[in-house]
Amino acid sequence: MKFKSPPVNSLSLEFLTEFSIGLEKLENNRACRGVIITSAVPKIFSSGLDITEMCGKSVEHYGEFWRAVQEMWLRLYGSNMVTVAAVNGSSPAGGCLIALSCDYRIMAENPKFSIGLNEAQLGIVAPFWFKDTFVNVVGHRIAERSLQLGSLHPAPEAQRLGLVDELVPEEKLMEKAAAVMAQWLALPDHARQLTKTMMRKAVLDRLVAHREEDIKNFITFVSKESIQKSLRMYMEMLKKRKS
Ligand SMILES: CC/C=C\C/C=C\CCC/C=C/CC(=O)SCCNC(=O)CCNC(=O)[C@H](O)C(C)(C)COP(=O)(O)OP(=O)(O)OC[C@H]1O[C@@H](n2cnc3c(N)ncnc32)[C@H](O)[C@@H]1OP(=O)(O)O
Repeated sequence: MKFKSPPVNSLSLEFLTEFSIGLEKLENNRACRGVIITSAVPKIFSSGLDITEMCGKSVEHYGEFWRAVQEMWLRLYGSNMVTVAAVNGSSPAGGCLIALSCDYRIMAENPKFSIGLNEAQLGIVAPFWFKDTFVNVVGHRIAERSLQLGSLHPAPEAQRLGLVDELVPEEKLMEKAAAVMAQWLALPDHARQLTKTMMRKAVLDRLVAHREEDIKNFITFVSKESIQKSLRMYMEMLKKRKS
């Protein structure tokens, strides 16, 4: 799957819905046993959740948007397929969540590309299931420090922390992703799938059990004037940085 929503592959409601439907179709296709996720936008894997979806909208819209974010994660993290992220650009916040939800992460070895859960820098808080996914990849201590500081890690640091599994030159990224996919697909599906479920079930079940409460929390949180102000200021900062 190649993300192609310029300029930055931000995860809008439309993008998330299309991504989830795409994953569902592949999941239901018995001929498809694995998926490599990458980007067709130069230098950007995904800029994370589309901030405009969380600014100045109705309560109904926030609810619909958050349900779509949850749905995407439940499908990807809970997928029976082998999932490999070929991270060919920067990947903050929700973009990082997509990579973390895959079975294996390969990143282009460009120190200008960074990845991490930087929510704290925006004055917002990564939800518990973002945190759980992060902890399952890098461990509690690294996740705690990185989350509190809202760190975006340049590619070499991300590899040192275990946030990505390996770095390769950009031109070799897809070749390497295909080799990793072949290695994982060499195992019998049922054994690999049951093992994956065993490792991920508790974290998936936690969101399923608290899904409606999580939506309510998101709506309450994002509707606060202080949070709206932080998000507006962040968007302004992004635009100013450009000019
Ligand atoms: C108790 C708590 C309970 C509940 C809490 C629940 C929930 C709260 C948590 C919600 C979780 C949120 C997770 C997220 O994903 S938030 C999004 C975080 N993303 C970022 O911080 C990335 C911001 N973008 C960048 O850093 C750069 O754009 C990037 C490095 C990706 C690319 O840089 P480049 O220089 O190539 O492009 P830009 O000129 O910066 O951007 C081009 C245009 O795109 C716009 N843009 C960028 N990112 C976003 C985005 N995420 N959403 C919307 N729009 C985005 C940018 O403004 C530019 O627009 P124009 O100026 O061209 O109009």
